[in-house]
Amino acid sequence: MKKLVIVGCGRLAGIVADAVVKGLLPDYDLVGVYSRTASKAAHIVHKMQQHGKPCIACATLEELLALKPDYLVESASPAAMRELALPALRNGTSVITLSIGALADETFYQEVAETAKANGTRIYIASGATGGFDVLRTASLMGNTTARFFNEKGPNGLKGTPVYDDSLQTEQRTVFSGSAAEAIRLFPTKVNVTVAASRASVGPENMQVSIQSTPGFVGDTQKVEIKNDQVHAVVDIYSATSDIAGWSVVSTLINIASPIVF
Ligand SMILES: NC(=O)C1=CN([C@@H]2O[C@H](COP(=O)(O)OP(=O)(O)OC[C@H]3O[C@@H](n4cnc5c(N)ncnc54)[C@H](O)[C@@H]3O)[C@@H](O)[C@H]2O)C=CC1
Ligand SMILES: O=C([O-])CC(=O)C(=O)O
Repeated sequence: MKKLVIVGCGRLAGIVADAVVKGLLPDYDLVGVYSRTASKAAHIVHKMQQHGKPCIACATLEELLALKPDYLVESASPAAMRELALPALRNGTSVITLSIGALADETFYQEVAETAKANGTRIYIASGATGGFDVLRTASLMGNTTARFFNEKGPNGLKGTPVYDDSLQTEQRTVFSGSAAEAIRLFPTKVNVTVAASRASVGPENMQVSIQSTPGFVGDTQKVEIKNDQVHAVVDIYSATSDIAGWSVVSTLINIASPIVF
């Protein structure tokens, strides 16, 4: 059995814990969880215990890593990913991350890659609320590639960000246009998808991103478009909630343990 832990015990972590309970991840024991909000970690532990599965809530990241997990699911934030990636990789723990925005920084990205290689560990970029990383990478390898990313949200999904104002409740507007690197700086927890798709293709500086706010729109549309001399591919995903991102972690974990890999 592989030892699994989770950092960041919110909505998406709950989907992963539920998958363990439902028996969808038979190759893993969820041995520990850690969250900034201790009550959320306790909630997952309680659920596991109710199903006869031992799991502990850790008070610190160090305590969690001392469990010597094989895999760590990061479902906290890009800031948390920045804090935990190197210590986890050096601990022999591979990381499945949803907060791919942390990997927009080229220096950090290289440091993560070198540390993983030196320690025989890996970072797995979950497809999250987007996908098609196989075709994005394949098309990029063919050369002469351009890629762009279109995200549509309702105005409430932009509350608390610098672009929000009440006029968005009644007016459709493009609220951002720029690179994925710029997008994640402005919306640190909302456009991890753009950095993920860029890392699979043209990189965060070259992925052109636009974000449109549409009154009354519920959920998110994430549309990646890649072109080279021969290929034109569009990965267009609408999702009513962000649950698809939690399920993408479950899918990645199944892949890691599977003899047949997608
Ligand atoms: N790649 C993708 O498509 C998507 C990625 N995300 C990423 O996943 C993260 C989690 O999403 P949700 O579960 O919806 O959020 P959430 O807000 O429901 O849960 C996040 C949890 O992480 C904890 N946390 C935050 N910072 C922490 C830290 N430094 N150390 C330990 N715990 C910490 C919080 O207390 C909270 O319990 C988001 O912040 C975002 O970065 C979210 C949606 C889609
Ligand atoms: O579910 C979404 O809208 C995607 C998201 O939050 C992200 O990429 O960080």
